Amino acid sequence: MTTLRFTKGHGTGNDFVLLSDPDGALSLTPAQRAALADRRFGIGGDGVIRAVRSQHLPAGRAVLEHEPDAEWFMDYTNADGSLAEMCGNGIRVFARYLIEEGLAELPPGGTLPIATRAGIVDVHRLTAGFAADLGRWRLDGTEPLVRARGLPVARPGLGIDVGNPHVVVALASEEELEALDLGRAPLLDPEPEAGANVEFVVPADPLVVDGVGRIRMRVHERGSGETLSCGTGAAAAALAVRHWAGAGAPSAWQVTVPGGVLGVRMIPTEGGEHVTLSGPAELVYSGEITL
Ligand SMILES: N[C@@H](CCC[C@H](N)C(=O)O)C(=O)O
Repeated sequence: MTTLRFTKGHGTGNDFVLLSDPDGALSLTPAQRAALADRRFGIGGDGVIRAVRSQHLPAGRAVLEHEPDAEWFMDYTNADGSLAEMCGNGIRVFARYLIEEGLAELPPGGTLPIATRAGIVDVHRLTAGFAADLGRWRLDGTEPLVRARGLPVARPGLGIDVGNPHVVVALASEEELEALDLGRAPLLDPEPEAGANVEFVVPADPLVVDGVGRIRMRVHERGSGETLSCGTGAAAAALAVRHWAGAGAPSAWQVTVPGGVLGVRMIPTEGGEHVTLSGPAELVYSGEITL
């Protein structure tokens, strides 16, 4: 039997079980991770995040070759125990956790590079909350048809990669968004081989206020089901709506999700456009669990 110390945290209601494993000594099976995330028989969470020094994982060592300061690796798994490349809400909560555990220093205004399966992610500490540079994004070239319970007809989605895979679907009204039943995974045709997180979005009226675009979103996450928020999903949703809106659309977006509000910005860089995500990160409680 193994006793683990854990901390529970969330970003806009997207909640995580956080574990500290600096030396990479903890080997958790997907079933054990799913048991930790189980809301009835375990602690409960949309994902499990292990803090491990990058040098102890092959994916972490690959990041260290480009960014020797990325001491910490965010080892993220979904609620069903499956691996995911990135988590936009998770990385802010992870930064807060490293700071509170005394594993990293990040004063307001400072930047902490964190290694992930999607590569390096720079996290900036804001006066309240954090902003993460999710790096280059891309249209993945797919436009699958999406069927979901509560949606009368199939709608076209837009495939977007922001380090992990997303399909964004535009809905006509708030009523349509509310009528969705995301208790079952939406069906995608064709189904992406690696699966996808599916975001349903509705523009606010008016769409743009003071130069900031505004949308509402619900999400069904790969490996976790419907969640109150998805940070990478918010970024993908803002990118999709800007794409559909065409020239002149804003590069700053406010995305309202059931668990709160997230900020998304598109920032031109020499190497191509980056997308950043900002929002809160809270630690709620800590405890011990025996597996
Ligand atoms: N909730 C996360 C995304 C977590 C991973 C996702 N379910 C996947 O499998 O890609 C976020 O805030 O980005």
